[in-house]
Amino acid sequence: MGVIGAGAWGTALAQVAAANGHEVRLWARDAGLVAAINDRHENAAYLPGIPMSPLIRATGDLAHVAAAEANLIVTPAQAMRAVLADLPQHGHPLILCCKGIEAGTHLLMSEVAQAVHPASPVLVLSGPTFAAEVARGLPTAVTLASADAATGRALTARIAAPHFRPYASNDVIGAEIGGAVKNVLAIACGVIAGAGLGENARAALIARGFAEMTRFGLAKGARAETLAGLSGLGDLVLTCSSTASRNFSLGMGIGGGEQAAALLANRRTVAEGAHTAPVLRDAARAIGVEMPITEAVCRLLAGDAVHDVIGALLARPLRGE
Ligand SMILES: NC(=O)C1=CN([C@@H]2O[C@H](COP(=O)(O)OP(=O)(O)OC[C@H]3O[C@@H](n4cnc5c(N)ncnc54)[C@H](O)[C@@H]3O)[C@@H](O)[C@H]2O)C=CC1
Ligand SMILES: O=C(CO)COP(=O)(O)O
Repeated sequence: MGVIGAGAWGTALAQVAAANGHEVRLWARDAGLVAAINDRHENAAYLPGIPMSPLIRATGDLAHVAAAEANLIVTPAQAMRAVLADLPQHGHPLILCCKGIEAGTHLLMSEVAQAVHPASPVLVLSGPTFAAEVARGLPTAVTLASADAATGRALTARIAAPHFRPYASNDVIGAEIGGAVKNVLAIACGVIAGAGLGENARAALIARGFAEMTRFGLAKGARAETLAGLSGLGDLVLTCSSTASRNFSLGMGIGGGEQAAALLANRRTVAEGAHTAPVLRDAARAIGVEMPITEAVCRLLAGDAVHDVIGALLARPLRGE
């Protein structure tokens, strides 16, 4: 198995893939990180304090991962196209684990991957999975979506570990839309927490956010039950409930009165919702889907005052649920 991207989530997934005794190749862009992982069996930059399996070998050469039976793709979403373009064509499955929508094209990650590697089956792995918990061996479950049932079954069996339980699905679009949209909603929930607006407001936002995710997902061809499953509602609840989420934490900072631009400039790790929000807003407008919470997050990211944005959201015309 190969893993492309050695941030927190790529490193945690390499641990999962090594859990049943197989060798794993982990590609990182940064040569210093490759050497550090191979020397110390720890990714001190992105997942400090967690010993990595000796079955994991880091590499800086994409040709070394291309031959693997399958590759987990775990780069930031906006970097995925460029990295896949450098990956030699091999026809083996690509399992997409990044959560986002491509800026400029509005393409989902599966559409980008299929365009760059037309001979590879493209799957999506998504669900409630804070990397540090998964890497420490704490239990969770994910959706593994594949258009081809046989490929999905084989990879579900390959990835499953006692603490990591993949559920097979054939709804690739549904699985990826849940993960992309929940990051934007998590920023909004963080703003509610940071501004001290209370637990009722947070729960209301999760429910109305889920309605928003469902409207967009259905319009894009997702199935409602996928959106209500691990990769949609499951991940939404996780990410909207914890400061362990980078998106939620970003929102908390904004809600507490800090400027989004300053918060983003000071981060080393990715807060995907900040990149996804304007793309999602434009993609939704283009197909006539109303997404008021996403619109509000975009205003907050652009620097509008929290009080004004929340006020405008609450002043929307009353309507049926
Ligand atoms: N951390 C988590 O708990 C989870 C993250 N994800 C998703 O996985 C994806 C990756 O997230 P993390 O591993 O957490 O990110 P991270 O912030 O921990 O690390 C990002 C990694 O990508 C590399 N990188 C940055 N720009 C790049 C570029 N232009 N080309 C190639 N590599 C580049 C960095 O060097 C670093 O190794 C995101 O889409 C995220 O939403 C999904 C589930 C859980
Ligand atoms: O996707 C995640 C958990 O499933 C991680 O969320 P954050 O990117 O907000 O930390």
